[in-house]
Amino acid sequence: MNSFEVIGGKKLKGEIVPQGAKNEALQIISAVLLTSQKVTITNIPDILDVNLLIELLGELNVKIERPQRDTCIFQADDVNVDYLRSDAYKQKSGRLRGSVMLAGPMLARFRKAYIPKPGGDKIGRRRLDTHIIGFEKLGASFNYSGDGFFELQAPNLKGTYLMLDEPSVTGTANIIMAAVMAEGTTTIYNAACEPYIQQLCKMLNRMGAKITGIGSNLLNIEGVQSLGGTEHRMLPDMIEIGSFIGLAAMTQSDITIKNAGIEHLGIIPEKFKQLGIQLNFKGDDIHVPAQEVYEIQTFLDGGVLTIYDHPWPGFTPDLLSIVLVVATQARGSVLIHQKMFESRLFFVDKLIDMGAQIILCDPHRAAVVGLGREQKLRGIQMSSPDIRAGVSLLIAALSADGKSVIQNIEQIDRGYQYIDKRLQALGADIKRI
Ligand SMILES: CC(=O)N[C@H]1[C@@H](OP(=O)(O)OP(=O)(O)OC[C@H]2O[C@@H](n3ccc(=O)[nH]c3=O)[C@H](O)[C@@H]2O)O[C@H](CO)[C@@H](O)[C@@H]1O
Ligand SMILES: C=C(OP(=O)(O)O)C(=O)O
Repeated sequence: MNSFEVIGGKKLKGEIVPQGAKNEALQIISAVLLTSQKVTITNIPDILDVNLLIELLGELNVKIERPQRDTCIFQADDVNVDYLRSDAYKQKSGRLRGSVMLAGPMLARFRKAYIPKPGGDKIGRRRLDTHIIGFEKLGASFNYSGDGFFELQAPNLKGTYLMLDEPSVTGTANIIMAAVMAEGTTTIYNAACEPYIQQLCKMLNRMGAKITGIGSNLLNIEGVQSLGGTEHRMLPDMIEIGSFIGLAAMTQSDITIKNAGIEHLGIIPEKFKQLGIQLNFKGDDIHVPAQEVYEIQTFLDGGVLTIYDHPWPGFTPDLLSIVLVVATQARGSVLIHQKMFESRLFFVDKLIDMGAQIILCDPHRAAVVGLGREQKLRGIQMSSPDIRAGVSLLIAALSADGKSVIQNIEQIDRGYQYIDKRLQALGADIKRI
């Protein structure tokens, strides 16, 4: 198990380019199974989860050329469907959440799919009901073997009207991919509509699918006979961008985030501005100037600000841990309300050990009383519980007095490409030990 050793307190400076989006990559790379023709994908992040999914495709006998580290050409013209029943698949796919999205394309193209218990962050219950019920409504039948393994059969997928129980992101992606080659028309209401789902739909349309309503929560999909090849480029990773904004504010650094894809960031910049962080937009770059103090806004009536997650276009739950850590050095107070996941806030114990003033009200809510830089956090030894808490602890460590050691950094490597090297380039004192 690797660790990061960080000597905190250094102000950083420079430019950083966000990686291609992790959660988009997991959808897009799954979609290559929908055609026997070549699909070229660029701006692929070089991170554990995405590399694992690419390996899984290779083991399914998909041909993969990697002319550059960030580019893959996939061709799924001789897929070994039986691999999905193997123990090797069960084990490997259990290491990431994204593997669940192989099911939709497999059903669409090969009429069967196997879903083992997916991996990903242990951040509370993560049910698959939306996926399975969606497949069932399209005509699939399933067998549940009791150990988290679903076997799905769909000799004949038929378009229908689906009202999703919740706008699950991977659930929506899965159902879209199952429906593109179903007979007739599928309507999905209460669909997730974040930029990565939009990207998936646009790519599928380029492959020959007929999807309308892209960007809304009401999608209409007219089934087609087959799909063809295409090229696709991943958007910049909005969670990484939010993490870099938080990093700059917390460490009083002057950082420019290059080519940030600002039009796809939705409400994210606004939430950081509510914490008092200054953001300058220059073309598609975001400049975060070094700020002595940032002050949390109140609501219009003077009430304490609450920041909470909500399906897109609401604020993503994946940035709440970052917002929380940044608030610890702000002037003012904020209530962080993590509505979607019940086990994502426990990492605040470590921030409290570092000297932050936080009251964990219950598993979903934490009140942060900002220190306003009157007192620095102290470096400590800690372990990264999940990907975003891990980066939040890293940001805390970079701002703290003295040395911190962060263990279990595989969690961070799941989603942040070469993070130690990229931070070193900004002047951070961080090393992998
Ligand atoms: C690989 C991938 O893309 N992972 C992302 C995806 O996971 P994933 O697709 O697994 O997450 P879901 O959208 O299914 O839902 C996440 C959790 O939120 C709950 N929920 C969801 C919608 C809702 O309206 N109310 C509600 O409470 C669900 O019950 C579940 O516990 O979306 C999550 C929510 O943006 C992100 O945190 C994950 O990073
Ligand atoms: C929760 C996340 O990832 P996953 O769904 O892959 O566990 C995340 O990216 O913050």
